[in-house]
Order: sequence, then structure tokens, then C-alpha cells
Amino acid sequence: MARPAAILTDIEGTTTGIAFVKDTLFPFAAAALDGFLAARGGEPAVRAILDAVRAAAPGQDPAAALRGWMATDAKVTPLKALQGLIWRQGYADGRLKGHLWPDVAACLRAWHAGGLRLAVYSSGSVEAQRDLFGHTAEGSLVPLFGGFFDTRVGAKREATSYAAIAAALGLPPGDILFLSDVAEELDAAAAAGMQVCQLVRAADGTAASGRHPAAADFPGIARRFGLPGA
Ligand SMILES: CSCCC(=O)C(=O)COP(=O)(O)O
Ligand SMILES: [Mg+2]
Repeated sequence: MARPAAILTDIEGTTTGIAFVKDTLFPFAAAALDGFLAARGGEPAVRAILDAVRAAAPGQDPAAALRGWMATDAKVTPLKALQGLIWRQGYADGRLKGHLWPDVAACLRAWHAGGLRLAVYSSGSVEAQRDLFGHTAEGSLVPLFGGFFDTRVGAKREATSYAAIAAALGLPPGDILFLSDVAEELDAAAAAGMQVCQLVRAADGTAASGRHPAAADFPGIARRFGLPGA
């Protein structure tokens, strides 16, 4: 297998603790939802999101639909877009700091310095991805990344999404290594022809699927795939 030319990384469970997303980000957005809609529901960007909510949940009150999706952790694009706008306020005023596992920033920097292209693919909106990586304890890592992809490119368990990302990056899928904690996402990326590695982080309680190469952290990925930062 050729050394990858690019790394495509998931966020939750891969670069970032599952607990940060589930116990900090999601409750932050849920608590702020009503106040946010009251204050900013008339803005064009928010109105466009609410129109998309109505289209996806016809006949339902949009706030109720959003709350229902939050309760089931539905990876629905308008919910993700709205959460991103709410989190933006928290990052801007310092209530939120983007969590990264301690091994992540150094490896991303080593991979970037070593000539690898870096990109993100998360269910969180592109704006939310940029805000998380832009407000970490290690400073902003946004300049390291040459691409950000969310569910607007397609769902993470669909092979077509990975084919579209490879096309957008202008690389054959086999030159891209996709990192995720979720085996079904890795199945889809592998079906599209990408190299894959499952993050099996003890602190997140992730279980190895046995279907894909696995690593406990980013230096483990570097060792397994012959990358800098091992
Ligand atoms: C941009 S961080 C928020 C992540 C998020 O909203 C989510 O649903 C987790 O998705 P991921 O694809 O990163 O597992
Ligand atoms: Mg994940």
C-alpha cells in the first residue's frame, strides 16, 4: 500500500473527545436554542436554516424538530448548521475551547511539515469545524488544513461521500488515509477506495471493529503508515 498523500480526519472520537462533543457542545447548543432563535431568527442565514428545517420536517414547529433531532443525535444538515452558529458565540467569547487529545496537534503539524495534505470530514458543519480547530489550547490549527467537508457532501456512512471528497481534493481515493472511530464510516471510505485507520482511544471507550487497521492515537497511526510524527 502506497504512503498516503493526504489525511482526511473525523473529529468526534478521533481528534477530539466524545465527551467534549456530547457533554459540552451538544448541551451548550440545546440550552441556547430558544434564546438564539428569539434573538437571531430574523437573520438571513438563520432563516435559511429554519426553511431547511421546515422542508425536512414538514408540519412540525422548527424548534420542536430541532429539539427532536438533538435528542437523537441526528446528523441532519440544518441542525448541524444551527449548532455551529450557536457554538460560534461560545468560541468567540471564550466559553468554549476546542478540545483535542494531547497527541493530535503535534502529529498534524508533523504531517503538514512532511508534505501531507490535511482535510477534515465531520458531521459538524464546516463552520463548526473551523471554529473548533481555530480555538484550541494549542492555538489555531486551521492553517494546517486544505479542506473541510461536512454532511453537505453526503452522509458519512455512504461511499459516494468519500468519492466526492477525493474528487474535490483532486486525488485518487487510494492516496487518501481516512481516520475515524466509527467502523461504518471506515467501511464506506474503504468501499470508495480510501486507505483507512480506526482510532481506538481508551479514554473514549472505543472498541476495535477488527475490520480495519487500528491505532490508539495519532503517533500510532504514524508508525503504522510510515508517516512523520511517529
Ligand atoms: C465540529 S465538532 C461537532 C461534531 C458534531 O457535531 C458531531 O455530530 C460529531 O460528528 P463527527 O462526524 O465528528 O463524529
Ligand atoms: Mg467520530
